[in-house]
Amino acid sequence: MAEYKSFKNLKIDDLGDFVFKVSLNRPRKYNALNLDIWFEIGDVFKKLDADSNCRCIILEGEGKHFTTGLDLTEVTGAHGDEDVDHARRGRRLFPLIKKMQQSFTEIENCTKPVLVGIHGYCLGGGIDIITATDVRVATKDSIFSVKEVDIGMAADVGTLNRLPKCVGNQSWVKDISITARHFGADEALNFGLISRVFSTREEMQTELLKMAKLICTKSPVGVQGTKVVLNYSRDHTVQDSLNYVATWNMSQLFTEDMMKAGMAIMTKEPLPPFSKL
Ligand SMILES: CC/C=C\C=C\CC(=O)SCCNC(=O)CCNC(=O)[C@H](O)C(C)(C)COP(=O)(O)OP(=O)(O)OC[C@H]1O[C@@H](n2cnc3c(N)ncnc32)[C@H](O)[C@@H]1OP(=O)(O)O
Repeated sequence: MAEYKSFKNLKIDDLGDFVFKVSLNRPRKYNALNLDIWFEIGDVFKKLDADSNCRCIILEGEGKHFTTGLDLTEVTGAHGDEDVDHARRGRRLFPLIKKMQQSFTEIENCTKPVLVGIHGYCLGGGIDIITATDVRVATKDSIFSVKEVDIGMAADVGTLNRLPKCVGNQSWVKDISITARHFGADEALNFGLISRVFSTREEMQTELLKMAKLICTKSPVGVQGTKVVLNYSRDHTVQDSLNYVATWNMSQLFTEDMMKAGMAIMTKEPLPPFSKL
């Protein structure tokens, strides 16, 4: 755990049984995303991906809200660089945007399933984050907004790229992205952005932990392979993804996990523990 103590804006908890919790931890600022927390998010998901003691991650926000998005105090007056023309300014901005994108892409690239529990506000950058996760649930008081238009920009760190793949209704995607209007948990559920709504945060936390623990009892070869292949399928043709899974399973079939799991089913015994991966 020592390696997780260095994060200043994130709280990392080892909840046991291979479950880790990552909490955005700037509650007094409603978990507004300054650049420090932004890059810590990328770092922690890279670390957890490599950590064989972790098989599933719960992501939450400390305090009253999940996050109110980009820390606006960091952008006010940030056009800076007045000494150079817009071409030169742009060349400096490009790598920053790419780095910010990459940080949330680490959530998607992490082979361990990431379950996000949303409560209160989930604005702007918050939608960038949650669309990179695997399972999204929320409390009934949650308020969502693809807020970027309201601050005069097109969302550029994932929402416009991933949201259309998370939900089936492209009219709704454009509605919420262009109007930046607030919408609640019931609407998010209705259109498939989230998969469950809970009355209270406590209930949500209990259920997320239960789901995470269930996932962690399963073969990590099976679980992580499933995430990797589903992510690949989302971005490729059926034929390409059939080839991909065949190639993936050339090295991932007939493992000790498969033998143990198959034996447990045949003998109607509980699943045995699986080796670390
Ligand atoms: C390259 C670009 C990449 C990414 C871009 C992402 C774009 C976005 O994320 S767009 C979304 C930006 N966020 C917002 O527009 C929300 C701003 N906040 C608010 O409108 C309000 O805080 C509120 C969410 C409506 C809540 O209002 P209220 O309940 O009255 O609380 P406050 O007193 O306003 O807030 C408490 C405290 O938190 C600070 N804070 C909240 N959100 C932010 C934020 N996004 N950035 C910076 N600071 C924030 C607020 O200033 C207060 O701090 P104090 O020190 O107590 O004053």
